[in-house]
Amino acid sequence: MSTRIGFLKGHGTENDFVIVPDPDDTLDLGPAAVAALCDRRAGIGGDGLLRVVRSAAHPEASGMAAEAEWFMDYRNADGSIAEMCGNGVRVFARYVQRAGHVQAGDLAVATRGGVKRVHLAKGEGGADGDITVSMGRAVLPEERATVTVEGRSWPAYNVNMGNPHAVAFVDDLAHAGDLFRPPPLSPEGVYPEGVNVEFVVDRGERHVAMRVHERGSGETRSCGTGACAVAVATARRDGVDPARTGTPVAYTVDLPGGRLVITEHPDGTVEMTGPAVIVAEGEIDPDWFETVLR
Ligand SMILES: N[C@@H](CCC[C@H](N)C(=O)O)C(=O)O
Repeated sequence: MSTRIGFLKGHGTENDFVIVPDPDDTLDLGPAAVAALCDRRAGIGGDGLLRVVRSAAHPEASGMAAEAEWFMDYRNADGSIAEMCGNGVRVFARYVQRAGHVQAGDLAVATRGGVKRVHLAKGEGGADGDITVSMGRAVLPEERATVTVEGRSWPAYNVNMGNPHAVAFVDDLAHAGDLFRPPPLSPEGVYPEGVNVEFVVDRGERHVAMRVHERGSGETRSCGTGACAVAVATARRDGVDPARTGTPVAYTVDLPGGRLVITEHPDGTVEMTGPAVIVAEGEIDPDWFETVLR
């Protein structure tokens, strides 16, 4: 008899995810199955997949179980694994709240990038209320890469938010091209694990807009870790460092799918605030699923 597998669909600033609750870690979702579920024509469709597993049940997360009951097993649309997903963790928290595992208040989520603290504000627990996540510290190695699109090149800040980002300041977001394809970066081999690439323009004081090409997913309408990387790179470009001034600095980051507010604190931690919405719930057809597992 085929097993029934439930799923939900959700998004954060239109970065969309297939959510698969699997509390006891019973599903073996390989790259092909993830890619089939994320396929926008032949599957459910999403920029990525969030499997919801009890930390204690998952070998990669059991060490975090004392701090965080739930583990976000995040995959990109092509089935590859990434360390962290900022929009994903808000959508994950929204699901955990909706499933009744947590009320408004604080929630710790285990991820491959460590435990993330999420705040679900009281009174904002509705379908699209904002959720704040403490994303940890950004790491900015000195080395700069060069990103090239259609014969033009820009220097890029190298920012690690748990996952790697190359942030380039441009005059016009159209420089990314009609379709933001994976842009070549030099020197060769600069990001051996691949990279997410952000193009950024200024919109006003502490206000920027960006487009992103995501490793493993292509151009998406938003990227939470990307927005954090962009805010920190913009602050450094502007000569602003909360660690030196002792004052938090907040940037508004506009993305094609919505707006995120990113605050960097004097201790170096980066906080992201934005919406998270669950839009549908259903069941995967077991016969179809058998075919993608084959
Ligand atoms: N969309 C995500 C980032 C997902 C992971 C990324 N594609 C990678 O491979 O590092 C976000 O909101 O942060």
